[in-house]
Amino acid sequence: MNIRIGTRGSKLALWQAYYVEELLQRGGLTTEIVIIETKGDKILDRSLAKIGSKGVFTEELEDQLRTGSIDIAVHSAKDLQSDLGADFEILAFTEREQVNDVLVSHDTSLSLKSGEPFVVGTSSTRRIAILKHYYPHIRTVDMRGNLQTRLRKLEEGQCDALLLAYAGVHRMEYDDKIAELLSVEEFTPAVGQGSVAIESAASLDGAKKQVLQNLLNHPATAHCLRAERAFLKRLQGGCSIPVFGLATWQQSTLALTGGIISLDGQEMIRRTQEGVPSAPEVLGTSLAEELLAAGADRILAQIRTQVKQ
Ligand SMILES: NCc1[nH]cc(CCC(=O)O)c1CC(=O)O
Repeated sequence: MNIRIGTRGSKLALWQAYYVEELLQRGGLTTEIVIIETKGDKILDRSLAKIGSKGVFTEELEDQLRTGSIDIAVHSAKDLQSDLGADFEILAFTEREQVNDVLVSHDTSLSLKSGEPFVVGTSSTRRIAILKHYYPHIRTVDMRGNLQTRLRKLEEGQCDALLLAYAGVHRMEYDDKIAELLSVEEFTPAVGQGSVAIESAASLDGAKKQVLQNLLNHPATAHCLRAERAFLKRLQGGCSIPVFGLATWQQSTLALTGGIISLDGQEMIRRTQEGVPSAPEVLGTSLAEELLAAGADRILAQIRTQVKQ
């Protein structure tokens, strides 16, 4: 069986595609990698919040899934919107990497906790708002582009440090630049952070789907991500909304912590619920309902007037 793997062309995307390719080849399949450029790769001078439309990193990949010119598309799970159309499905989530955010700098003695002011490059509304909430002495500057571009900007002195997902930093082998590992209690990650999602067209051959699932899906990760994604979907939080969510699966209990923070960092609502692994979507939706009842609807409405989605 030959599998055509569609991916973006950034180094991190290619790492993910090679990782998937290796899992498939170990299972006896042959593979081809097809590099596809997306809007998110082309437009680098505007923040994601301003580019606006959902699926900036996924649309072109889905076009090729639809026509059948690729069998699967490989995405960072956190970049894959929570409401896929009926034409597409997620076949698998690969085993999750450590989920934390990290502070990255040439000066690894830098620390948010030290109280010393410095400039952090990030364009994530979640990271900016959480910084404002816990570390108001830190100034942020907008920092788009792939990891290599951001590191170059760091090198050029446009900021003192970057705030990034450990997963990407580790995969790109920049571990020696990690100044601080940030706790998930403060920097609760974006939904899906650290896992790779495998998307296919709903119409892909059933036997092929089954083989791909067997080789790629990590059940514990998949349960967690399904809970997180149901949570995000209920809140309708696109990638420019500072919603965060992290599920863990321990001793057959699925626990989901999620929340929302206003853009200025002033208001934060965070809750935890536990559920059964057999019904992750129920847990995700239930947590979202609890948040909405606690005032998340008002914070969301306020954010939607501030960022163009
Ligand atoms: N939004 C960009 C993006 N998508 C996935 C990762 C990192 C790896 C991952 O979480 O899978 C990153 C960079 C970052 O947030 O630091």
